[in-house]
Amino acid sequence: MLRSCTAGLRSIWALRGRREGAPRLSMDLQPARRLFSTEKVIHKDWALPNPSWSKDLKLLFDQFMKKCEDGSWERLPSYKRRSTQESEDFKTYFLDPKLVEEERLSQAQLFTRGFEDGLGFEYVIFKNNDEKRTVCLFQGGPYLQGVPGLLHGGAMATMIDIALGSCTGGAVMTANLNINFKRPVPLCSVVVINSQLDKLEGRKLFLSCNVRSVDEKTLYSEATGLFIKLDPEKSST
Ligand SMILES: CCCCCCCCCCCCCC(=O)SCCNC(=O)CCNC(=O)[C@H](O)C(C)(C)COP(=O)(O)OP(=O)(O)OC[C@H]1O[C@@H](n2cnc3c(N)ncnc32)[C@H](O)[C@@H]1OP(=O)(O)O
Repeated sequence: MLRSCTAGLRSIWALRGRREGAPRLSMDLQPARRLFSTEKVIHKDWALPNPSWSKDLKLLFDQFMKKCEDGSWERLPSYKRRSTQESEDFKTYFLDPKLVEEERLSQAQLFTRGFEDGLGFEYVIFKNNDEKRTVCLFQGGPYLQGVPGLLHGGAMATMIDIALGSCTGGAVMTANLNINFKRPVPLCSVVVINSQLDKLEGRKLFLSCNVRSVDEKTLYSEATGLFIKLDPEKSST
């Protein structure tokens, strides 16, 4: 597996920055062009196939895209930055200007989307609104290694948090995340995270998920999460 990962890493390096339509940033670009390129990267939807996606990931993606045709499922787009509206919504809860300088905030990016193609978190989430559940297809790249050849548990926890969060809506925060890691996840493999909203109790959303291999034979993790809808009357800081 390590050997195949090394080969994967080599081909990933060969593909660096070649996500279809992705601008290449280099130091010799003129400032105006650099700014334009950066804008394109920020507004790009990253939950779409790129050359680093394995056959398994592409196949599952195509299957779920078919399910989207009758409107029962939808693919959730994913950006490096939250929309201006979403950011404004969250800002109302974090009013203290000393907390994060505005300038720093303008550089902020969703950290799962901060890696080059194939090296970090490659994922797409599909949502079934009627059934209050989502399916996240996730391929963890070589920069997410923990124990040699295996995905870091923190990387898995991050994806579980995002997958559970995708079953919620509006301004929520993770209050509790409980994960049972049952089997280690091979680096560069594809896993499927099935998440659902189990119960809504006032501002509390109780969610659960499982993480399985593509053939569904291996159960890697099970998790539950408590998310809290933020109270507009309270500042969280
Ligand atoms: C397109 C979209 C796709 C999705 C992708 C998204 C991408 C981004 C994804 C990024 C994802 C990033 C995600 C992240 O990284 S979120 C970052 C990690 N999370 C935090 O930093 C949260 C820190 N905590 C807080 O801010 C507050 O504690 C919150 C806001 C959570 C609640 O403070 P608030 O003052 O508002 O509420 P309350 O204290 O009155 O409590 C209310 C009720 O809740 C119950 N309670 C509270 N805590 C717990 C607990 N631990 N276990 C059990 N119960 C708990 C409490 O008993 C009470 O119950 P009841 O008495 O009413 O019965």
